Amino acid sequence: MGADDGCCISGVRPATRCVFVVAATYYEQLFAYRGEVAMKEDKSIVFTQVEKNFGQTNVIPPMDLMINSGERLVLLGPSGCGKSTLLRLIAGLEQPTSGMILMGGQAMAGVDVADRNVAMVFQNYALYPHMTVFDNIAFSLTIRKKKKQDIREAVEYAAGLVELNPYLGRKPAELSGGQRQRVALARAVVKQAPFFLLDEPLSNLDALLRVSARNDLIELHNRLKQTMVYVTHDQLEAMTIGQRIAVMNGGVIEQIGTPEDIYEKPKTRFVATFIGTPPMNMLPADAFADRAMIPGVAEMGVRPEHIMFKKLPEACVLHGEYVRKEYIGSHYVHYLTINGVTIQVVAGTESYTTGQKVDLSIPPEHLHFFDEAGNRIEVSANERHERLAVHA
Ligand SMILES: Nc1ncnc2c1ncn2[C@@H]1O[C@H](COP(=O)(O)OP(=O)(O)OP(=O)(O)O)[C@@H](O)[C@H]1O
Repeated sequence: MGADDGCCISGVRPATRCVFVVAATYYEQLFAYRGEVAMKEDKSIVFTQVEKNFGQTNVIPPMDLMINSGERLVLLGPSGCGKSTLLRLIAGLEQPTSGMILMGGQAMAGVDVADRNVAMVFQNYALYPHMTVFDNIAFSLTIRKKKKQDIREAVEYAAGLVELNPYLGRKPAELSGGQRQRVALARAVVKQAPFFLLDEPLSNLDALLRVSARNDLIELHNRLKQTMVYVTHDQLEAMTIGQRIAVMNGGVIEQIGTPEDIYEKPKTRFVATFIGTPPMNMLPADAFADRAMIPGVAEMGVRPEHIMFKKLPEACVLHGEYVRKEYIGSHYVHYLTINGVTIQVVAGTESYTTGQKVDLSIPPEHLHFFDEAGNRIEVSANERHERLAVHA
């Protein structure tokens, strides 16, 4: 899909912006008064030793995962790490090679996609090419044999929210990428499903629209309380949408936790360096040359905003060589080298020149420690202070 598709929706921003919020009201009006909301109580999704192979290739090694009823969980990871496969397993579009998936307490083995009670928005929209926009949006209601008049009302309302009413008679091939994405959103919104699965649904929207659509999506979820599983490789999207984030790498969930847990206490080197812009700086274990190393520590991590240009008392001290700075509006990103390793420091303006020797301080509590295998090591405040800090 084209990266420029966002431009084709510039004329419909206000309506699209409030789609999720209004959709919630719409849901309440259309279904609640008919007594049809009756969302299932248990909307949890449980993976027990779920494994997925494609032929000889193991894409997801045996995985245990508990997605709580009604939570917003984001699957985050680099391209090819298995996020979409995991989502497709929940949707029933793929079958596990082994293991068991429970949804709402029921085993899903042999349960068809249509019977899983999921609403889906996929990156490639997965629209039915032979159907009109109207029929695509109406599909879930048609197969549930809703009354024709109710279907028409529901479709026209949802289409109105995303300004698709003029296109109801068209086929997907006659729409732009952004318009197709809006059909996919409208189609998910009309479906009253306890499980809401989204695979990079905002990828075709421009940057501004993404932010507001994100907020509206959260608003929608707060009202409807479906179990939402949202796939993205955009960490900012993950941090803002996820109540919990599962960070994936090579088919494995390396860490699952709140955005704060993931940012402040990364369990592995991979998580530490994947989350954060600029990313966490990694320093060799002997970076504080004149101080003792901590046994078992192979690398130390420090976030760019936790390195200070001023000399702090009782801090860890680095001797760097200044390279250059970048202005990014709210602050500067400064580049320095420490024994040949480039680090980034987020700070205000600093008037150093290229090649200048600079002393930097890091409060010991802001250091992260990793072993040879890249796993986090906990080091007590006392030990950090005693071994690494420069004492006055
Ligand atoms: N049907 C398939 N047959 C064979 N291999 C597949 C199939 N579907 C996915 N894969 C492989 O499984 C791995 C995980 O793919 P998946 O689409 O789940 O990753 P992803 O994290 O969602 O990536 P992206 O962010 O690029 O969409 C990839 O190496 C991919 O090539």
